[in-house]
Amino acid sequence: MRIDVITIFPGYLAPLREALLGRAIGAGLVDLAVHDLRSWTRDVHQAVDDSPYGGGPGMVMRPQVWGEALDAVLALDERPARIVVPTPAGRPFTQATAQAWTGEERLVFACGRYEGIDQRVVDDARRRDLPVDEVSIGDYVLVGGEVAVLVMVEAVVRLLPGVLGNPASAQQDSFSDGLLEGPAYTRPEVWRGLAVPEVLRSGNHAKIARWRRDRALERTAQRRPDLLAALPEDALDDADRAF
Ligand SMILES: Nc1cc(-c2ccc3ccn(Cc4ccccn4)c3c2)[nH]n1
Repeated sequence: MRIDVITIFPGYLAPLREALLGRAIGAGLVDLAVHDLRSWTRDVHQAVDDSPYGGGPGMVMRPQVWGEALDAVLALDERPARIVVPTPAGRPFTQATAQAWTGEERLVFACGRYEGIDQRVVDDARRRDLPVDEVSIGDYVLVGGEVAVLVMVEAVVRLLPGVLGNPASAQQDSFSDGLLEGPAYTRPEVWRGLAVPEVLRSGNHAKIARWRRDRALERTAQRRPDLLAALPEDALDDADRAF
């Protein structure tokens, strides 16, 4: 997978080259290119923003610069790309989104700042039949799209084959079965007077699996009843319902 990020703060994306993601890049599982939007400005001030039509606070990012930047970046590689625009007004980015994007050959992220990017940039891309997703990573407002891109790239890349040492952990993610993950424990057996639940040391794998499922159901009911309500009819078996 090739990933391009266009931003006025390229340094914000440096963490993508660290640790697990850095190793995925080093292993050739992902190609990452970060582009400074100001490379496509033509004025001496390298202006990327202007006042909003209709008035209101803040500034809006100019369409001309973004149009030229996206055209140029898309032209760098012939692989078909999905354009992703982080915005507080976007459709929710979920684990399902991350899973779906693992099938893309290329993702091009457009990081806005100020109050966002002139809507015509997205409209123009869509009318040229380019796939464009306007997505939100949560119901809070950031200062720009870069942090959202860090989140989304990590969520997607970790699902790519060969990235995680143990692929099973991606399969057993929270959300992958629609439930939150339950509590996890490791040595020592007792820490500050707190013991690891007995069942986890029993070696009885059926009992352990049941206990873990019950803790996941319990935690999901307590913290995310919306996820429980959204489960498909056949997702819970009789033992689950008894819980
Ligand atoms: N889930 C999300 C995504 C964002 C996000 C993404 C991109 C941009 C570009 C600019 N801003 C600031 C801003 C502030 C006020 C209204 C609009 N945008 C962004 C915020 N915040 N929360």
